[in-house]
Amino acid sequence: MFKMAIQERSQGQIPVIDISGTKPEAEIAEELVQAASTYGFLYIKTQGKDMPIAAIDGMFDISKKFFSSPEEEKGRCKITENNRGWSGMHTETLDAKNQRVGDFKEAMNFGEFRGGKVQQPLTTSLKDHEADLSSFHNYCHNMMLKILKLFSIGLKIDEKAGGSDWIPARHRDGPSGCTLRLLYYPSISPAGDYQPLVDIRAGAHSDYGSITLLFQRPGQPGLEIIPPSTRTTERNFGPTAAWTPVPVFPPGTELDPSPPILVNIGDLLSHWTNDLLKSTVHRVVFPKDAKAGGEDRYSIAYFGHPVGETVLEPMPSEMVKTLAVANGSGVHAMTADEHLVGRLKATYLGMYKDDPEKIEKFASV
Ligand SMILES: O=C(O)CCC(=O)C(=O)O
Ligand SMILES: [Fe+2]
Repeated sequence: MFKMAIQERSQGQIPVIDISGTKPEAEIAEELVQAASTYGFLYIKTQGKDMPIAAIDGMFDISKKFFSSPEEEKGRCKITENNRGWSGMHTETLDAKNQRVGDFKEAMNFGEFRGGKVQQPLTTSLKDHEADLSSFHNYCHNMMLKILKLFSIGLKIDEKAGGSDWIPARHRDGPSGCTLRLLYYPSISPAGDYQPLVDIRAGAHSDYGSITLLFQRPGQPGLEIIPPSTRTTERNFGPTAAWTPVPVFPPGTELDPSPPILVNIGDLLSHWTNDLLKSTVHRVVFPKDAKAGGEDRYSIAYFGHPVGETVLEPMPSEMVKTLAVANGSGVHAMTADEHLVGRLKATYLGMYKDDPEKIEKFASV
């Protein structure tokens, strides 16, 4: 009885996987595929090896400084049709079907860096930190490649076709939709416009790309997922879905110096693997009984995408091919850019409703 309770609990927990090299690669790769095909989410522990903790902390300091600057200043780098820049409160609507108002958040998206230089307008405060932003972008990009290598190993991609480099090779060298995003979810101010029955910090959605890395802060929870095992065919993302909180420090990591990094699978990689790896629906909510004076939440996401021109041809993996036969479909040949544009259109529909043609330009540039 006691044993069963433990087993049930551990079945419901998103696994924490150490990729710092303490175990053989093949074993870690298998754990990653197992977690991604069961939950679509996993925590990564790197013991500060792949990314210094100071770099993460520094990024959150830059984020705080940026979001606290005057609206007028942030407005100088407002988001444009290339998906780069600042979006203010209620601008983005991640769950357009169910939300009456846009997300209760602000965000700042950074696209490509060339030679350490960002290819978009920045505020003066961000310009001062361009080198830090660029190096953080690099850390994230390299961590993404490392994880994608492990997925290639775990999916047993044919050695003759490229083996462990098959997925990373399609994410290297070339313009892509890869985006570093700072997120700020304000606490509720007494004078603010918070409406408990309509407001949500980030509406239910799945991510669009290959994998997302997500950095959270101690004491600032709010992320929830619908575990794929509870997914219904009618895709119920509403309040009655099996929403499950994703803690900042999962059990066993409470004493770690920094929260583990969350990794989740996006729609593109799920599609590319015939739904073997799950793209899990998630959202960000206010803490229960939220009232004025609660905690702000800051998070940082790195959305990994393949190079835009990559054709999403079937993956040379028996594990993936078997599923194509099983569900009779298989991946459709489209490019990574075509896939991304379709998804961005839906999210920013409100913003560009007066100029639908602009949405066509949403893509990696
Ligand atoms: O802030 C978070 O925890 C999640 C953000 C997110 O899901 C997104 O921006 O896609
Ligand atoms: Fe997301």
